[in-house]
Amino acid sequence: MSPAEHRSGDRRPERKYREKDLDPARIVARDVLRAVRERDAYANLLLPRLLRERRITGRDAALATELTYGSARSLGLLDAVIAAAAGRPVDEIDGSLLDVLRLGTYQLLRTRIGSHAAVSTSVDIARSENGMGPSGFVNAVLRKVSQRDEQLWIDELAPSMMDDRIGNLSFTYAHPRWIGEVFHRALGGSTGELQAALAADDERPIVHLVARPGQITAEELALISGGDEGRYSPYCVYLPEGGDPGELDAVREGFAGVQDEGSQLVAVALARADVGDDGGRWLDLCAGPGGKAALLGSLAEVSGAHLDAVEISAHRAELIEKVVDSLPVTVHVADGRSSGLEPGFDRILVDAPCSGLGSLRRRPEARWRRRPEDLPELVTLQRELLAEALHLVKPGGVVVYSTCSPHPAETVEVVDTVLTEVAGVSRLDARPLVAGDVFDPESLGDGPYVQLWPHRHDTDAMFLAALRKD
Ligand SMILES: C[S@@+](CC[C@H](N)C(=O)[O-])C[C@H]1O[C@@H](n2cnc3c(N)ncnc32)[C@H](O)[C@@H]1O
Repeated sequence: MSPAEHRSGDRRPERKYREKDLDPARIVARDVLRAVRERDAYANLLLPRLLRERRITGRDAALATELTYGSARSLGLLDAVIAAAAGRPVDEIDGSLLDVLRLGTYQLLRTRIGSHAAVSTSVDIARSENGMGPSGFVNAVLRKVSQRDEQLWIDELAPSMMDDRIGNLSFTYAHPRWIGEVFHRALGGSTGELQAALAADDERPIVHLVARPGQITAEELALISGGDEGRYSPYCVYLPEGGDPGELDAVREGFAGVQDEGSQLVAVALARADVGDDGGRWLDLCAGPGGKAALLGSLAEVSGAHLDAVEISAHRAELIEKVVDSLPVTVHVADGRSSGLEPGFDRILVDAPCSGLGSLRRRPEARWRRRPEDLPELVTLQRELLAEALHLVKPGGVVVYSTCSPHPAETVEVVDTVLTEVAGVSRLDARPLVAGDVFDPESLGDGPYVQLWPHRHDTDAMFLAALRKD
């Protein structure tokens, strides 16, 4: 930085660097990263809203999306590199500069954007908000970052592969170590598969659509959207890369929705289970925001059944109401552990509140926000909800317990613990319920439970167990 720059800076941003003159894609990415840092915003909810409000479309929107989600997903890795380059811990760096440094470092290490553009656009943003001195700091740090590529930084900063394979892989694929450990355990201790799981989790997933049964077929939806029919769920369509579901009439009019294929399979498995004489009383005990309730509601309509959808949060219950409009579904704002509903349900879904470690691909910053300390409270709630479902189901009826998490404490251990406490319940083999006659159930592991994985099935890591009351 030249002395002249020093003198003219710090008082107020120069006209040349006013924010309105800066790249809108990078500014919106910076704003989302700031909201994530300052007020725990969800990047995948905030970014689409800001893109709409600021009328950012096309290539700018694609760049903003890549930079925002990519940076949010790799925060821990970026911060380790920034701290090394700055020679101080990131919590000693001003938050507004840290957002810009994260954005710049992401571009340098994980995109093909040239280093000059990555550094100069970051410096311009810092200068417009913070003035010359701080922008000089951003310049110095990013220049240091740019002296190595991602692999060289990993070689320098990651725990060694010899001493700590899980730590090394977690760092390399931008996951907190404790999540690497959880995945390793859930994968039966295979480090090779852990690498594949973490790598798949570090990619941006394509959008999955659900064609609501009775309203549109997957074949029709694939035709309209230009997508491909799903491999596993008869209702799934894979939207082509870059496709915007909000632009599809079928989605706007409610014939179709956005839903990961793994989530669809959970609802489908419940509807496929043999419950003897189906009296048509179906229950979704943790229904908000209503993705599975909408699919179950459509399936209930097709088979002349009715779905009760229970949700503890009034706001999330409103979201269910919006997606089950005109379906045979009644929404109840209640605690699923004491809903007051009459027992005797034929089919019950317990899609339990969980850590969400199975959908980290779709929630970019979530892996850095979750803490292992969150688990015990969730596990207690999961056990109580499952026990209540087993009370509410009729003899011969089926409960499907699912989580969007592969964490053994939330999956196998919850089911196994509850079954030591509740007598007269059998485990069903969930694999044929998930596979139907669409694909080979053997591809779903050894049973009786099903654990889906992004690296194996290209779905979120949904777990499900199917239980029948004797
Ligand atoms: C994993 S989400 C369910 C997702 C939903 N099945 C879907 O597909 O859209 C769990 C839901 O359970 C709700 N919940 C948490 N505690 C609950 C309780 N005690 N009773 C009922 N719902 C609860 C949460 O508010 C959240 O909306």
